[in-house]
Amino acid sequence: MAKVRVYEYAKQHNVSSKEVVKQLNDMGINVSNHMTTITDEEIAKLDKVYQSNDQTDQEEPSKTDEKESETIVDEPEQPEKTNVIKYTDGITVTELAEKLKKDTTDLIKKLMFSGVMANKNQALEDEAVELMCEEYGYEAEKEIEVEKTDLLQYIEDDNEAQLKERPPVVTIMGHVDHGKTTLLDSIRKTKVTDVEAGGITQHIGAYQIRNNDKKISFLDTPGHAAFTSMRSRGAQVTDIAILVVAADDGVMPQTVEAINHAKAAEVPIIVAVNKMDKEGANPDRVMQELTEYELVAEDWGGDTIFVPMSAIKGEGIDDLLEMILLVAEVEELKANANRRADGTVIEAELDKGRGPVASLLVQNGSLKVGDPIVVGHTFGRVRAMVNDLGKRINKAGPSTPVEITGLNDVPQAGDRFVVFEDEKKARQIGELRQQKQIEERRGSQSKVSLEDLFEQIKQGDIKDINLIVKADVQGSAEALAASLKKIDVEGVKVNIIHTGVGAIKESDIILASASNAIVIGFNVRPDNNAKKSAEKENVDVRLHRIIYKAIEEIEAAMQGMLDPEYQEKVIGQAEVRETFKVSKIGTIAGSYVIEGKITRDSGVRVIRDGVVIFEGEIDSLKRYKDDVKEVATNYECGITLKNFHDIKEGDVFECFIMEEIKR
Ligand SMILES: Nc1nc2c(ncn2[C@@H]2O[C@H](COP(=O)(O)OP(=O)(O)OP(=O)(O)O)[C@@H](O)[C@H]2O)c(=O)[nH]1
Repeated sequence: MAKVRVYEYAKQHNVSSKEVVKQLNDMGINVSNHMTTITDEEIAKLDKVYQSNDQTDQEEPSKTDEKESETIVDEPEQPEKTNVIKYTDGITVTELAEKLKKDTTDLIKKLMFSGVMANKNQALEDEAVELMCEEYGYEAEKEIEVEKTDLLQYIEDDNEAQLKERPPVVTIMGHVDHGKTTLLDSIRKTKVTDVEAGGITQHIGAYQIRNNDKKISFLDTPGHAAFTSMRSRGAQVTDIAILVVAADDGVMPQTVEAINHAKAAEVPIIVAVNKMDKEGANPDRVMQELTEYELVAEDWGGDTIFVPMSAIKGEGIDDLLEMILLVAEVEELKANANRRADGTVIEAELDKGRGPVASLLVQNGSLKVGDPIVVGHTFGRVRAMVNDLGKRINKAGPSTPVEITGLNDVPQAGDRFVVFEDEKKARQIGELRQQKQIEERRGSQSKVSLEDLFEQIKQGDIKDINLIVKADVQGSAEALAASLKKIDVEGVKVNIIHTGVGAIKESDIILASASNAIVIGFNVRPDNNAKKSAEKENVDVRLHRIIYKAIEEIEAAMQGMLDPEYQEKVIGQAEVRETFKVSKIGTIAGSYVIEGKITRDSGVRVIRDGVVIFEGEIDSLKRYKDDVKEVATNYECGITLKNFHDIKEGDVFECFIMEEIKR
């Protein structure tokens, strides 16, 4: 006769598996769980205990159940995957009955026996689900519902009627030394202290001022890198960007970067023409130069506001503030102060005494002390709250920066936060998000890459392709950008969101990550930080030496015809430490392998200050006097190149091979 498992016996006799296991163990029969098979002899012993139950038991196992048990019984004992019932939070009685292939009424009855009164639409607690699964011989396994971990769905809906004007949030950007910090300090000094006399300004990453009864919030970290790194985390905090341009210096590379970062985020720009007090100040030149970037002054027929000023002397600040409020009015910035708060982390740190401390910008609703809150992948209750003057407050409305304590861990700048109605829910979501973060760190995020571009276009996921072009000289960058813009495959447009000269920098990668862009380097290389960041952020960086190849590659990728066969692989880098001129041989580069290895048959590029100045082949590779095939990391060697002798100390040799791609 076929063997029977504990759960089958338990079911036939309408008792729980747990009880049968206990009973058997009490009888000195060693069984571990509900899946253990029991012998006829053991069944006979059990029958003595449960016989009476049988007589009152009206429930007969159905035909299909019998069949099921027959198929299982012949197999050796093992925890069967098919016996696992997966469920998610909030599963109802009906849903569980379906999974168990049982009648809902049977399940309700069973629940009642176990002391759980539930109707068919009622959500079950984890314990009840586990108990019922066990009763029917299954193992319950709770799954995390991915959609449930998305914080944005818990933001309270806005009631149109309750929307009221809110203060604008402003970021100050511009080239190095054009006066961003001076401007921030100057605004704070003139506006904060005269309103809140006696307050000690705290650095909490942002501050708020009052100008003729209207408030404005300023983010304290100037520069576009911080701005975009927040955006790359999905946070849009800034409503208005102030572009500071020194009147004596004009438009500089980082001015252009700042413009592109602001434009990519679709944030309106106000130009502050600073250092007007200086002798060489030439505001007309600034205006002229900015027309190239579609920032045309109103006097010149455009709609960009230019404010001449001197941050150091405090001149023009009132005008600037007035203009900010004007733009804010046009933008119709609104929020509802009468609902649960949501917003973004500006900065966060672990304080020795106070635990995790986070500066938050409330973007909508009002944040109150005691609120249960999920912040990024952390959660807690707002224990104490201070404003930018270090004053304790109990409530903070829209666009207000505050510093809070009470979180279980330190969140990251750019993380979103949402207030929940009850603490239990906040904890649950917070924990789910923590788990999800761990899982996500294992897998990689999906960013656009040339390899899957065609797929994404086909599926309609992509309508525009965003590119960032960096090149060795301005002319190449412009030429390449212009040609790339002309590519049009099936109506998919190429957007050049930024072009620049010089090595690919971390800020380029951050911009690419935030805008889902691909970076194209023409005769330039990413520096080390950029490399690391590209790897971390999964940004596709394509390096080229020939313009038409770069264009061809993008075009081919858009058509799904990217040549898949060979791919270049960098195998190592050597730094030139010394050079020797030898009349017949040319220049020998006394080098040190700083990464990977150098092989004699690899291709080589000479990189000087992040720019590729030569690409060719290695002529000879020597250790002392001997020719060698390869040299490993941390070893010195002598290298000569074919047809290139203009080698200088500090040059980097990048060695590469062509590798077949296995698909
Ligand atoms: N004459 C004059 N000098 C100014 C003015 N604004 C700033 N400066 C000076 O310019 C220099 C740079 O100013 P910062 O405010 O540090 O410039 P920044 O843009 O914040 O510079 P980074 O933080 O390096 O990006 C300082 O020496 C300031 O004193 C101004 O309106 N007039």
